[in-house]
Amino acid sequence: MSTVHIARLDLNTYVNGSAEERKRFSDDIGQAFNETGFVTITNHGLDKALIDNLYTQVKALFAQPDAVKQKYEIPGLAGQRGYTGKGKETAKGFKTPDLKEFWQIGQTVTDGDPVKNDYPDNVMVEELPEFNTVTREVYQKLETAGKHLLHAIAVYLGLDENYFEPKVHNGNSILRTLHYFGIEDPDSLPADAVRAGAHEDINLITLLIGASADGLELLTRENEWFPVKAHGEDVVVNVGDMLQRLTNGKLKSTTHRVVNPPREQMKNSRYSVPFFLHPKSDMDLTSLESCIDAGHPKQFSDMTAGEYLDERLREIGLKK
Ligand SMILES: O=C(O)CCC(=O)C(=O)O
Ligand SMILES: [Fe+2]
Repeated sequence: MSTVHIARLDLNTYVNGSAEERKRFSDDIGQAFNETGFVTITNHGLDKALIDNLYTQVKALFAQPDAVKQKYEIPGLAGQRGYTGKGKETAKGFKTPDLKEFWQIGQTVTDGDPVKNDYPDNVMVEELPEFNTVTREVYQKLETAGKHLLHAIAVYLGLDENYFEPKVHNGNSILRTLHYFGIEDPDSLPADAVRAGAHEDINLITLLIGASADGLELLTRENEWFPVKAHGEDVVVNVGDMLQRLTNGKLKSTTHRVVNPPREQMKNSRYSVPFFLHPKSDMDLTSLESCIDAGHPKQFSDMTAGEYLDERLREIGLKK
């Protein structure tokens, strides 16, 4: 089996570091995104108490009766806010839905930007006021960490450090709290049912707060599955399809999945919290000229982020 080295980077060396440390961080994240598409990050600005509180609230949300959760499954929102029930999302190219339910939180626009009218309001959980406040705080902290990472990536790409800034300000990012529910009788499942089928993320970058259990795997260039393990409170960061399109494949949106645990552990739940960092929908994803040459011909059609998101939400069954 091939092994993959997933770089572990200290975000503080970029945010507060010397010019030399900042340059090294940019080079390291760029190289990792060019090779594996994944890194893990320490000193990302979320402390253990906040992460523990987040998971307490996430567990409490999914422990609510189905009738309570279903109140928050709002038609017409394509799962982009509030609850999405079991059996609703199917990875692109699969027939059997993933073994999960989730809740999504979107952007809060506070500066009167007209983009506010493009976003549905967040859905508040009446039964769990602290769920609403902790997820909002985590959203903001992961958005800040993600913006620092995009600065470093812009520098690696030879762009102005602030290249992504206007595109992601009030962007369409989503915090997804996920519950892979326990299954008492694994024999009752379709043979190909998995927690999350192999997929690539749609957005620019994803920041994933360490899950409550193993299961995340990435597909290597040799076409083998390799487990992604995060230490303690590390955040796993990966490239999504929008950044891959913009960079004409220089930064890799690596296929990943969440496998089922061994049979005797199937009755145990798994929780995880990815933050999908999206730009505003008018961002042009046309590949950068600097990433196109004779050895790297243009691979993707020109699209805006909004057009691309719409296409992908239809492919995974969330938008009709
Ligand atoms: O649950 C995880 O560890 C990863 C989830 C994931 O890849 C996704 O929701 O896109
Ligand atoms: Fe993913």
